[in-house]
Amino acid sequence: MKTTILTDIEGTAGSISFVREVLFPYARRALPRFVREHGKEPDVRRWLDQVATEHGAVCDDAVIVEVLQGWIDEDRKHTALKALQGLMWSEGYRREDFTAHVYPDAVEGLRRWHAGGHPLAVYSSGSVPAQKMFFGHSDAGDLLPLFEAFFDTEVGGKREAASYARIATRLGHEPGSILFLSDVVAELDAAREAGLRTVLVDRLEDYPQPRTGNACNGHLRVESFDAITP
Ligand SMILES: CSCCC(=O)C(=O)COP(=O)(O)O
Ligand SMILES: [Mg+2]
Repeated sequence: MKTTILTDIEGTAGSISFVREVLFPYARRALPRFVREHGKEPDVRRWLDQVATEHGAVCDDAVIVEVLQGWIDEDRKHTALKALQGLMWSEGYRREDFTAHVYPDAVEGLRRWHAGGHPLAVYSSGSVPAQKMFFGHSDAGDLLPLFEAFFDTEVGGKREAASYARIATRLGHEPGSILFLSDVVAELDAAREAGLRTVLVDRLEDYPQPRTGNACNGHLRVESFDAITP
């Protein structure tokens, strides 16, 4: 059985600066208009209502927009925010306002592993539709056909071991046959607790201070996908 590669997106396959300097500001700007134009559609309303309920049952959309913009500024990994961001980004990708940054070594690695018969999957805080738009509209073109499964925080939080156990079950693969790649040690800790193999992707462009010794908490550390052997 070939090792399955499960990859994170931000800081691992693509740069943190693209997410924080392009995607987040785009969604922040688009929010007021998006909620005005689409706020009554059931697929949008359910998320706005969830935010409203969690924020003391606010019923004014303008307040919900402010709450969501605050969450974007704090980089909250909230499932409702991520779902709404994904809907707004899909407009941006379709209108060709931007393409998604994927590191060249990640593009090469993903293509190489796919060609070698390794199943590929994604686990990101970004919603599954946002993940598909990201890889479908990357700087390197459409990378979507490389992947066989996508997981977001609807499967559970990225710092909880149970999420990785669920992913292994849904993939139908033993935890020990899955290699999880991430830039966040707490995520790797949770994956290791569930029995997955782990690699800390420590990109100098994203993390100018290399994480060494205890900071890696025993996870294999690499600076690019070139150094990963599944
Ligand atoms: C799907 S691209 C946008 C990623 C995103 O919104 C995010 O919060 C990144 O989190 P990750 O788990 O990929 O580090
Ligand atoms: Mg990440």
